[in-house]
Amino acid sequence: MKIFLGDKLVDEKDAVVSVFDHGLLYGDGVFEGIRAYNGRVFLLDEHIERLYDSAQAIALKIPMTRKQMKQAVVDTCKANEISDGYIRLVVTRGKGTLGLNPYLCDKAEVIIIAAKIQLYPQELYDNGLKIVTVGTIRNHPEAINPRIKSLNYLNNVIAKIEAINAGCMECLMLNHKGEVAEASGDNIFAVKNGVITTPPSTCGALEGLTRNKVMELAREAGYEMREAPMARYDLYVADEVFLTGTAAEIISVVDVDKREIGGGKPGEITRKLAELYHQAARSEGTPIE
Ligand SMILES: Cc1ncc(COP(=O)(O)O)c(CNc2cccc(C(=O)O)c2)c1O
Repeated sequence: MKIFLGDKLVDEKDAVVSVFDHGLLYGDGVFEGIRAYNGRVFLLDEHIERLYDSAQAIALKIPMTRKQMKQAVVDTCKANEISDGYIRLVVTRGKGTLGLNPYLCDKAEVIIIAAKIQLYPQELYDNGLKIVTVGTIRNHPEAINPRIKSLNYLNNVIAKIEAINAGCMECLMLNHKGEVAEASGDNIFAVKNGVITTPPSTCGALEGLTRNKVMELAREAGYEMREAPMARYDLYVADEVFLTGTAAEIISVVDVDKREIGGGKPGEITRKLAELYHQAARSEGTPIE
């Protein structure tokens, strides 16, 4: 496997970073999870824009232009003959001292891994997920804003641990006001009487690119698509609930805190949106050439 490291492609065995890298020592850095479908990188411009916004938000200077970064993603896919795959793009603060001071780090470290996709079991899409509300709330926006896709994922990891300990694969995280935020690694939507609602990212969620694409597809298909703060009640009484994310794509939720949703099976609007999403994913995107 070839890894893009620093400013060039290297063999996997040579892809090493310093133990003094602040991405490792402090989770100081940003990242993107991107997918390639049918020889095209999907939503590449949007992912790169969010990467640079996240970097800007933590005062991290990426030593490459957006254009160079996009090309590096495409080149890494090409070097690994990826047509359908998952790309992890990481930018750390770089090698520094054992102290916290980011200004003592030499230069941001860029890492791009393009790998075969590890799909979720088909059974989960066919039957839907059960999720549970966890006690760990989503980071307060004035602490680490959840809109920053940073390497600081302990908030999400702890939530995931609580979900698994409760016998669920995913969880519902609330924000500091007790409103619905998102899952540990996906955005959440509810459908009620044909109206589709998702929390605004200001409610403690990452502004997901799959979320945004699904909103666009829903509106184009003529559905009423709203962004509004939600309570757990709105999920409990929904006709359909689903999650969205680059890795998961669109996956039904059929049980929230032991409240059965939609008769315990994936909903019709969820299925329709998943179909529209897959059509878009396989026909749009930046060619890997
Ligand atoms: C907290 C959070 N919220 C929503 C999403 C969905 O965003 P996109 O639609 O842009 O992908 C994410 C991203 N989802 C994500 C990121 C990293 C790992 C995993 C995993 O499931 O292993 C999932 C995420 O990490």
